[in-house]
Amino acid sequence: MVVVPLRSKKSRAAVGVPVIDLSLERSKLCESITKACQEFGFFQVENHGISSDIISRVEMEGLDFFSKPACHKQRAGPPSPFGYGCKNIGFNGDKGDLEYLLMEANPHSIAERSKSISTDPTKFSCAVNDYTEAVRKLACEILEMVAEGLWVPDKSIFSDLIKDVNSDSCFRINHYPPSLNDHISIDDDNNNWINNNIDNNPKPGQLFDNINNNHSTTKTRIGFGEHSDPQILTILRSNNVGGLQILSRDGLWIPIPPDSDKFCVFVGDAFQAMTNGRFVSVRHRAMANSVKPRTSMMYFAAPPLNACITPIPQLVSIENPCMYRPFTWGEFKTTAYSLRLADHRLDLFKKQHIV
Ligand SMILES: C=C1C[C@]23C[C@@]1(O)CC[C@H]2[C@@]12CC[C@H](O)[C@@](C)(C(=O)O1)[C@H]2[C@@H]3C(=O)O
Ligand SMILES: O=C(O)CCC(=O)C(=O)O
Ligand SMILES: [Fe+2]
Repeated sequence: MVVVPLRSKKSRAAVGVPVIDLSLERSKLCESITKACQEFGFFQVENHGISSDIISRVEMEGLDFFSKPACHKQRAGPPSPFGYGCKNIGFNGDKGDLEYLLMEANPHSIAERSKSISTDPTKFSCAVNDYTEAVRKLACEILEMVAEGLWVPDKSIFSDLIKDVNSDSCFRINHYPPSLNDHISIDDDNNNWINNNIDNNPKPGQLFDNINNNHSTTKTRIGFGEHSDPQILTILRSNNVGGLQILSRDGLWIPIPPDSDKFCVFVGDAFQAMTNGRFVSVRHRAMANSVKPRTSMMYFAAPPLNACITPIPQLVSIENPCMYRPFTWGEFKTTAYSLRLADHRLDLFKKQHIV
């Protein structure tokens, strides 16, 4: 495992975000992946084995779609939650400086959805299917190594959930248009300008220096606001344009160096519940302050709607009592979609939570 040192002005401490080389020996991988999930809820992987052809085909399809006139793109929207969306995120008033395509990650729905997205639906759906299938396999390998790293006897306890034909996994392509400092690119409503100079907690309408987490006159625009992903695991790949940041346990935003050859892996809320809080879903956001367009593709690995999410017995003990009540993925998803992006949804499922 290579640790990328990043210096934060506030703490003056080097923060190491793990980069894990998947070509290393398996027992080492199990250990370092599990450690990264515990300490950061996040890591990057290199030498992942997914071919550049599979990646570039879907990337080109995304770029081709986003380059089309708005009236063409709107034929694939509004998101329900699936389809084409622009600036509106979810159903509860969240906004971001981006446009996106969100779809269910199964071949049948991808084929149907492709008809409203592309003039060559077969080419589009083949590209998306090949990519989601490759990334699903990668997610399964990671989940199996995590089970091994946690010394859980059933190595496929997590991966079986996303291998299931009824898995509710989804796929998203985000496109952040370039936005120059001191220039608000779309909808001059100031909704997404932020400032972290007081408490490192972004608030609409304030300014923020996103590199140093401190007072500055540099304007930065939020592309996709702070949140954790509700699913088990997210696999993200971006172009070489920066913007992604993760929130460290000591409350600092850490910029993740963009690298189109690596994947970023995020622990989601459902994984936090299944590991009884041993792993914590990582809060993250994407800034849209680059002069270059940023594109990212996320595979959100989720269980079937009727799957029961409950801490695995191996991680529950007298010292670590069960933190969450059992819930189905469907129940959690309904709750997630009734809330705002930045809400801490999993807290509602804590055992001591009083409604
Ligand atoms: C505001 C929202 C957008 C979101 C659904 C939600 O109500 C809260 C969770 C959001 C999120 C974050 C991760 C993924 O991008 C996403 C697809 C998901 O499953 O949960 C989005 C949802 C969305 O954009 O529809
Ligand atoms: O686009 C990105 O870099 C992050 C987007 C994200 O976190 C999401 O879509 O859930
Ligand atoms: Fe996310």
